Amino acid sequence: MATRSPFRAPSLLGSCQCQFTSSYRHADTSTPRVSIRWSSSNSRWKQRQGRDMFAREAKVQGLKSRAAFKLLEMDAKYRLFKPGQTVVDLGYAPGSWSQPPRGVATFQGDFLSPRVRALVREFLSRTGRADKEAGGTMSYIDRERRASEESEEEEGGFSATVDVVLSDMSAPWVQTSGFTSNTLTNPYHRLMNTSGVAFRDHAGSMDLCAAALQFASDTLRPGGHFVCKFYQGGEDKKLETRLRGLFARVFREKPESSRSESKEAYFIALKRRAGVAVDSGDAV
Ligand SMILES: C[S@@+](CC[C@H](N)C(=O)[O-])C[C@H]1O[C@@H](n2cnc3c(N)ncnc32)[C@H](O)[C@@H]1O
Repeated sequence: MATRSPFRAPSLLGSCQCQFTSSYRHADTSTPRVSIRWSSSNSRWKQRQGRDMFAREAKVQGLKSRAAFKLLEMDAKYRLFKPGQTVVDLGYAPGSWSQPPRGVATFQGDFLSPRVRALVREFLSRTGRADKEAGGTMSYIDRERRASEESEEEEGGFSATVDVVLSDMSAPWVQTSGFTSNTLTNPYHRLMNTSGVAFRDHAGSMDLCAAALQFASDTLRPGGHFVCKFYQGGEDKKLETRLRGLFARVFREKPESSRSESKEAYFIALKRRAGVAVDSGDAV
C-alpha cells in the first residue's frame, strides 16, 4: 500500500504577517432529542485518528490540527505567500493555519452577518493606514511597487490592502445527541466536523463561500489571492464562474491531506483582477 508522507511544517505562514483572523463563537447546543450509544463510534473515531498519518504527524510537529497540512500542500503547489504580507484567515479556529500566532489579531463573530464583515473591513482599513504611515519594513522597490498598485486601486475605487484571503470556514456540526460522550461534546471536534449530510454541508458552505468572496472582493489588492474551502455539490460551478470573473486563474484542489471520503475541496483563485468587483446581488 502506498503511504502518504505529510509535509514538514517548519513555519506555517511563518513568513507572512497574519494580521487578522476571524472565528465564529458557537451557539450553545440544545438538549438531546435521541439517545444513542456512542461508545462504538467513539472508538471508531479514535482508531481512525490513530491510523491517520497526518493527524499523528500534526501531533509530532506541535500543530493544532491535521488541517495545517492542507495549507502547506496548497502553498507548495501555488506559492501563495511571500514575506511581509497581510493575510486574513477567516474561520481560523482552532488555529493551525495561523501557527505560529505572531502578530495575529482574532475576532469572534458570525461572518455571515454583514455587520461583522463591516467591522472587519474597518479594522483592516485602520491597520492598513497605520502601516502606511509607519513606512513598515518594506524595501524602497517594494514601497514604489505598492504605491503604484495603490494608485491603481484608488482609480478602481478600492481601498484594498490585503494580499491573501483564506477561508477554511465550514458550518460547525450542531450536536443534538451524544452529550455524555467526551469525544462528541468536545467543542474542538464539533468545530472541525460538518453535519455529514451532503446537501446540508454543501448549502452551508456555499453561503460561507459567498460571504468570503464578497469580503475578498472588498479587501484584496489587485494581484492578491483567495483560497476558499467548499463542499462539492450542484451549486459550486456557479461559484467557480464568479471566481473566474474576479481572478485571472482559478483551480479546484483536493489536497492529499484532505480525507478522501470527504466532499471537502478548495478553490484556489490567483491574481485578483484590477478594477473588477463581485456583484453582491449575484450571490451563489
Ligand atoms: C475546519 S475549521 C477551520 C480550521 C482552521 N483552518 C485550522 O487550521 O485550525 C472551520 C471554522 O469555520 C468557523 N465557522 C463556521 N461558521 C462560521 C461563520 N458563520 N462565521 C465565522 N466562522 C465560521 C468555525 O468556527 C471553525 O473555526
